[in-house]
Amino acid sequence: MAQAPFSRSHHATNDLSPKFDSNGNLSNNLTLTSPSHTQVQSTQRPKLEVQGLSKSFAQKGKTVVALHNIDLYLQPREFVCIVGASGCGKSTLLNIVAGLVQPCSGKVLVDGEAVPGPGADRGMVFQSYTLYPWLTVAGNIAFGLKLRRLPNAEIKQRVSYYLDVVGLTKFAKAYPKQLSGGMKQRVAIARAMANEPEVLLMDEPFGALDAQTKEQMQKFLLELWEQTHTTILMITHDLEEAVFLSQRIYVMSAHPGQIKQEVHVQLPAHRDLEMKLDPDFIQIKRAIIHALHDDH
Ligand SMILES: Nc1ncnc2c1ncn2[C@@H]1O[C@H](COP(=O)(O)OP(=O)(O)OP(=O)(O)O)[C@@H](O)[C@H]1O
Repeated sequence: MAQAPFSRSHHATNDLSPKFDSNGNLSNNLTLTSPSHTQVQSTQRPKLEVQGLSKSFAQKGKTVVALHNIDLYLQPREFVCIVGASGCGKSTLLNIVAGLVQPCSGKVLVDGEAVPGPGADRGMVFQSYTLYPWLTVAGNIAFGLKLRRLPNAEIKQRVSYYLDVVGLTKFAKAYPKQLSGGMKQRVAIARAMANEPEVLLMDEPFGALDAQTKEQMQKFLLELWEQTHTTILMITHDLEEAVFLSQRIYVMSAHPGQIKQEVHVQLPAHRDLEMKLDPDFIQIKRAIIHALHDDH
């Protein structure tokens, strides 16, 4: 993969291995914490913070509380996943962080500053392919950069760099309809990353892909994250995907949508697909399943 000309400073990751007691239960090394403990515990300023976020919708004359008093944070360069049952408010939460939906109360901060709406500091990748069909791959990646009126030379340099990063240089002049699902998502990721966001927000980015392509994309995303030092907040239904990719996982409960538990995934920082078969990996996945099924 190419060296990032725009990459940010690297922050070391915690690569402690999980420890289990004699019954196979997680001991304190894989920390499961209740919402009251989700405040920032480090002296480092978080890259992203969500404070006291609540959101209700009017539905058929009734009020549906989609999110209630959500607090979360991401440290710089952290990869964090949010999991939870369908309808628990994951997409609403991500859309509020992206500035696409206004909360009823609470705020979103990037580098300590409250953000009032959408901004180039938060890049978004959706599950459905949101590429512009009339633009080439290169044109799609350049789109946001042109909107921001970046100098042409810089646009060219970034497009070329991110085409290389996602391994699609040969497809620069292809149109979305000529690409596979995985390739389309790589373009969507390149397009979001070309803006050099402070945080990359991903809503089920691999949800529409077949199992094999999905695994390739997980590996690709992990390599990309290792190379570019991007801070990533991702929603997924796939618990294995969450454990494989992230350093922390927020488990949400529904009605109303709340953060129920925070799981620190203390697996080695550098991971390969084989790790999914590792007993430690499976144990962490099991802990999340229990957290999801425990309604109390
Ligand atoms: N624009 C809207 N108007 C009314 N209700 C909404 C709106 N958006 C979301 N909701 C409601 O808010 C709740 C949370 O929805 P949301 O889509 O955020 O959940 P989710 O966890 O992302 O679900 P899924 O995993 O199925 O995508 C649901 O009850 C949903 O019906």
